[in-house]
Amino acid sequence: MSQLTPLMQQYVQIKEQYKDCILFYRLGDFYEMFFEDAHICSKELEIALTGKNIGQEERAPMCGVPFHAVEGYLSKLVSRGYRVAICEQVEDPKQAKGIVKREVIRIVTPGTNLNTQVLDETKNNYLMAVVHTTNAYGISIVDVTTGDYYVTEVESDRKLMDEIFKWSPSEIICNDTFFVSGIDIETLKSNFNIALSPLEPWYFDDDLCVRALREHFHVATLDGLGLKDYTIGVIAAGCIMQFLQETQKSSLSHITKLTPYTYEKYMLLDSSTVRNLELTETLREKQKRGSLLWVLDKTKTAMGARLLRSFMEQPLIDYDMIIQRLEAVSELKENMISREEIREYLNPIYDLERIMSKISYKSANPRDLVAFCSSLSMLPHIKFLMQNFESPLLKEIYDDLDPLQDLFDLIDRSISEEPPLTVKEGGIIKEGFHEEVDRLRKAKTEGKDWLMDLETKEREATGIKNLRIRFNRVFGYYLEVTNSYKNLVPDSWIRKQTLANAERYTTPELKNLEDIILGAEDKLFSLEYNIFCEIRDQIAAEVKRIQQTAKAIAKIDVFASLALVAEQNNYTKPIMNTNGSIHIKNGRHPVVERMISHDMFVANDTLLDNKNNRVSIITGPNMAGKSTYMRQTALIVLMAQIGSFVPADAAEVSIVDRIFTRVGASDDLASGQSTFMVEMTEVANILRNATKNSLLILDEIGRGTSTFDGLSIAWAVVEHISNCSILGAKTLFATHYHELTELEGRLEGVNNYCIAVKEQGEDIVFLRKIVKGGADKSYGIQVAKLAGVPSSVLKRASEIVLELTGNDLALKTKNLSSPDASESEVEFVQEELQLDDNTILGVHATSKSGKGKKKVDTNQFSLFSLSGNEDIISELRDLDIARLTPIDAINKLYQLQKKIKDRI
Ligand SMILES: Nc1ncnc2c1ncn2[C@@H]1O[C@H](COP(=O)(O)OP(=O)(O)OP(=O)(O)O)[C@@H](O)[C@H]1O
Repeated sequence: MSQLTPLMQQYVQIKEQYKDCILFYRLGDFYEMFFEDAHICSKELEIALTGKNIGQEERAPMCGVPFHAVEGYLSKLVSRGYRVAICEQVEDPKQAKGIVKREVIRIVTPGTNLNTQVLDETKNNYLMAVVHTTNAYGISIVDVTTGDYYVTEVESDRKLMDEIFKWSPSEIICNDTFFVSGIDIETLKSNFNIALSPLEPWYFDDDLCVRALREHFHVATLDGLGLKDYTIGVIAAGCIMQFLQETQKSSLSHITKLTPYTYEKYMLLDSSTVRNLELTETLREKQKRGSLLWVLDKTKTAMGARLLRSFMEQPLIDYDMIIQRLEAVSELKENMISREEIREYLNPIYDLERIMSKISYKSANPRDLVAFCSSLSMLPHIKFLMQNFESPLLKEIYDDLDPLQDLFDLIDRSISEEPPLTVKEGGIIKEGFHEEVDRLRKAKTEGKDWLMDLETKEREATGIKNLRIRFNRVFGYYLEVTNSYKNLVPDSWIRKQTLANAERYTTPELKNLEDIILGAEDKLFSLEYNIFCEIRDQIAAEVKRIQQTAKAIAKIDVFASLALVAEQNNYTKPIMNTNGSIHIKNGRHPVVERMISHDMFVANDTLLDNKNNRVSIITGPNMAGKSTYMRQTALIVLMAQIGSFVPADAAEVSIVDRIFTRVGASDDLASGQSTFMVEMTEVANILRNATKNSLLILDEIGRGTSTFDGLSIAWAVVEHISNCSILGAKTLFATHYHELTELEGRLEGVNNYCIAVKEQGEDIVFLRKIVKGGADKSYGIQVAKLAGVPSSVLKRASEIVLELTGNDLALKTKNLSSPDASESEVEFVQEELQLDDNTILGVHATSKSGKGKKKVDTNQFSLFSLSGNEDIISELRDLDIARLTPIDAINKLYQLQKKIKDRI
């Protein structure tokens, strides 16, 4: 160490304290990185790796970035999961005796990035702390760019995952045992792109955590915050507070409150539901366009956009709160003129929350204050326009909206309208605000007049016609004489610099003027900076008022946006109830209707309740619109619980506690799970966590495995869900297993629906209309034809389907032999049919207690094509199937079917 230069000794000492960070070490106009940090930065930032003489024989690897461009580099490193410690010079190099003092002033981590240029302004940037104990998790979340700070506790891994998905933090700080909890760490890191930072044990020390919170909020106990000392939630919140104090090393005064919440207060949306319903981004492209947020978001401010997103991620379950939101939207929908005027005034408002954080952090520059001030100028207009609103929520917003006139006046009087970019340049303070600033400015301008007088005087005295007084940062003011006039320079002039074609001089008089002008300038700049800092601190002291107003602006923005969307898209106000019934008249899918050409969307009704309409079994060909229909129902319910109007002619919506979806086939290769495994995990989760107040959207359960197993699982799932003493949740269940339509009439509350199609010759036309009853055919081959599958393949498929439909009988028989159906209820019938020039032997199994004689069609029969299978058919004919037990019948039929299949 002693061989190192003093500068490097200082570097090594500081780096020692920040081993887990990349150290950005300020040297003049650069941040420099050394040793291993230099290797990482050169690779990640694609900057040249050089070396620096450090007093030892070998040079140290080094690279650097200019200070004015640091934010971009920082964000790049942080987004890749690195932590960066910013080490600044904390004394004026001119005053320093020896090495300039340096300190780490901030540590930037993914969850504490403040760079508004790289953060998405419509999303919060959350840091989450998770404290794991044997049977529960404490969770706390903070957004340092806005000051939002929350705390809760959950008791299971799945609920923790739901919270993680809901908040989508960019970083999680946690204790060691989190890594041995039931959480799949790899999935968390890779699928959610979250940086995981385990912290040292002291961050979780009960006493330190409680003390950090008490001191920050200036309270003797945490009761006042609605918290109990020493709970795991408090430990999580305290851990965040200590982490911020360690990393931010500056005022956290914009974190003004800690809000406890319980997940039961909101509708719970698990991660697959948020994805499947495409609430904030599309399933495949991960884009906002095509999501519900894309349709609903007409907000004008970043604060509004963030609030709307959080409304969508946390729909309400409290009846009164939903009604209040709906009333606010309704009033703004009716008052179109005021609403649009309000929106005009919202338009130029900057992100008050994030500017406020910069002000608290003392990183706001004069231009931020000007943006802040111009935003404040809109507030009185908005308040004025809101004065006659009557709905309780709008009145509350009106009361909360403080026009902050005093702060507007302060900035308006003091800060120039077009201030310089950096705080160290002059020109920040307006003329007339501060006497001393005006006086120094005058001295500076007068000094410039004196310079001009001196230039004229010397030009006349010497006869140097092109004599000029000029300035540069190194030499200050000088007289410049071109070579052709050099012989006219008086002896008394002192030479400062020789150039190729000119010489530069000074005189005692010029030196004197220079001292006056530069002295005035130095004083002026530092005075202006000090005044600016005072003004910034004065604003920072009003943080609570500003945050309250920012939230009020966000709310009015969201409600005005929802009102506009309701008007533009012809939405209707839902009638909320708690009696369990969801009755939608001519409902539409809010996104699909916007994606297809105008007025082409076919509206459909939905009827679900807790009695006779608990489960709708929906059949229909592929592409008919089953998924669209089911998702639209879920979205309408969700929109209503956000407080939005809904795409329907009329809608009665009973509040649901959760919406669960199992839609489409998706596999989770990252965690090594197959499509079917993912499907079953989701089904298991739904069956375990749904209540009778939940809404379930199940699309093709069981299709990921063999037909028999799939159908059996689907069948059992419907039995489980529809049974009131087990679950009894309202469910839309789309399936290609036509056998499930058998359940109507057998199970209470189960009804069949299908999406109608019309046959036109060999083709089908999708009518998109949901009608009562089960679909009679699956039309798979016709849909394949629509998709352009070659005709030779289609023809062959038609032949095969004929051979294979024998499966149906076995399936049906298996179903009928479920516990509900005793053997005696099963009846087999043999019939001979003529189908497409083929003579077919049909074996039909039915339930005696079913609803009378079934329609004879290809789906109801086990079919055996005669041509080429005469031997098997005669074997079948000899079989007196009606005498066999169902199990023997199945086995026999299986054998025969297998023989036929083997010949295909
Ligand atoms: N009500 C409707 N009005 C107009 N177009 C619709 C309607 N419903 C669905 N569509 C259109 O039909 C397409 C297919 O619908 P959807 O994916 O819901 O069919 P599906 O029956 O679930 O098909 P599959 O069984 O193959 O999954 C949608 O992308 C949409 O463009």
